[in-house]
Amino acid sequence: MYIVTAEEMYEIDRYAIEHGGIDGRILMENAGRAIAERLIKQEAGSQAAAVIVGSGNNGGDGFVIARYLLQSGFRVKVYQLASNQKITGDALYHKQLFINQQGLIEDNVDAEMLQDDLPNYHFVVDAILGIGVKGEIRSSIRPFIDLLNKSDKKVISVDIPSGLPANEGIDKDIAVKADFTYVVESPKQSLFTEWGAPYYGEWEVVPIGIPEQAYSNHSSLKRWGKQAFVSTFPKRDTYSHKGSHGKGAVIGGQRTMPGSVTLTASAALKSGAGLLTIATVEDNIPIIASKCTEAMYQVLEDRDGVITKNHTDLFKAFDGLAIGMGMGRDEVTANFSQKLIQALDMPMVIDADGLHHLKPILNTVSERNHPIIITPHFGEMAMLTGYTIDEMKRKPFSIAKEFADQYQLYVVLKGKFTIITSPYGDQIVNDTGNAGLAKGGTGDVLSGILLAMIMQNQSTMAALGNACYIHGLSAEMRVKSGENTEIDLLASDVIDGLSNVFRTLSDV
Ligand SMILES: NC(=O)C1=CN([C@@H]2O[C@H](COP(=O)(O)OP(=O)(O)OC[C@H]3O[C@@H](n4cnc5c(N)ncnc54)[C@H](O)[C@@H]3O)[C@@H](O)[C@H]2O)[C@@H](O)CC1
Ligand SMILES: [K+]
Repeated sequence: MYIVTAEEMYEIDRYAIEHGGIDGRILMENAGRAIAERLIKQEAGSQAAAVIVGSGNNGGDGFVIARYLLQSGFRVKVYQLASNQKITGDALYHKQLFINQQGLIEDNVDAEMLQDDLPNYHFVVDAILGIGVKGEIRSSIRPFIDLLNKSDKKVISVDIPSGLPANEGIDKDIAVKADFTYVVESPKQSLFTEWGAPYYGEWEVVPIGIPEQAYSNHSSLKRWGKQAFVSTFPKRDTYSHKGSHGKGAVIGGQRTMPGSVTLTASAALKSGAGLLTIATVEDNIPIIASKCTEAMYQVLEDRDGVITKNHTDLFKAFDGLAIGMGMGRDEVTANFSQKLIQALDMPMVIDADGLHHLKPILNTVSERNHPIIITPHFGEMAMLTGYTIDEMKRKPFSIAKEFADQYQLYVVLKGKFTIITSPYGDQIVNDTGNAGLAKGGTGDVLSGILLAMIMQNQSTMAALGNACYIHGLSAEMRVKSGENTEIDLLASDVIDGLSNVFRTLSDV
């Protein structure tokens, strides 16, 4: 499923109209009808609805919805915030159809009047502003947004909660806090940002008949989901052997942090890696071996438990590496991982302390045959890029894209919405997961799953999308099944949950 900016949505609409020959009025009809059909089911117990419309095409969708609600027996009134002259084009066409069916419209509404009327309705449809909103919300509109946010009526927004920008990087002004949003055709970027998502409430995308080819060249951002996993995750060949599924190494774990590499290695094995070696300090090995019996070991030299060095040649024969978990930031350790990263051109996942080691040598890693995948959370990404965390949160998509392009890396920017970016500008969002994942160790688990996935036979973007998808899904399923709550979910539970995830996904 594609995710779009406002500009991309307009281009896609234009393409469908110009090349597909679809009339804009039909797209509006499709949008309004699809939303009304769902609303009629969703609000089956109610009898009365207020539809609040602005002067643009979002309001036009509102007129279509009002007509279908009226036809199916709802008591409906449209509250038109603008004067009659302001309603033009496709919206005017659909306004007229509503009038032809004896639909009631109150024009030039003032907020006090609407406030007095609201108790008469069971729910409110918000079609005031869509993706055409620009700049500060005008004073004529603000009181209505305020009113909806203060009222106890259920508010259902059309396309986007009115007032909320579609794109990242725009300062949010006042916006409707919807209970439910019917997103028209494609989710907009703000739905997958921490600042925007809470305004949408629950949401569903309604298709309006735009052909798939309208999206090519007009959107490079996709939401990863079950369908994407099922169509890209390779089936295990009956005649395969352990060498067919990747021989990986996890490099890290100074003496005070044996748990991190254990989690990464266990997660990699549980996600299908064929052979797994843990390279860590000697003292850690008995501790780790008691938890992860399937791994092999490579001793890293240490001084008082701090990793000092090893021969990079020892890691030449692997198919993929995960570096940095629990590794520590001592200068001598950093020198070792920098040497390793520079000497070996093979797929590698760099996480945690490894990201700090990587920073000074970023300029040296862009010319490679095999991908480097970095997995920062917002704080680590701020450290790498020099942006503040607030700036990162404001425009995570473009900052990740800029960084991936500059250093020719794959970036897995971890958060409530994990944004995966390729050096070529493609992006994927993963939104599986829950608050239980906000805990130490879950990042180590993700690195292990990523390592396993990049050693299977699938494209790098699919591997990264699939890894993030199952990591979050495991957390969700552990909580849904009652095995854990979001409070007691541990990183190791996420690993245990992978069996159920694979079983469920292979049944699809
Ligand atoms: N072909 C299309 O483009 C389709 C568009 N659709 C709907 O149309 C919407 C986009 O329509 P429009 O481009 O007409 O834009 P909108 O309806 O989102 O908004 C435009 C109106 O909002 C006003 N406005 C803009 N910024 C404002 C601000 N800061 N304060 C107060 N008022 C402001 C403008 O004066 C204009 O009247 C979508 O969100 C979707 O709901 C759907 O009908 C499907 C097809
Ligand atoms: K809206």
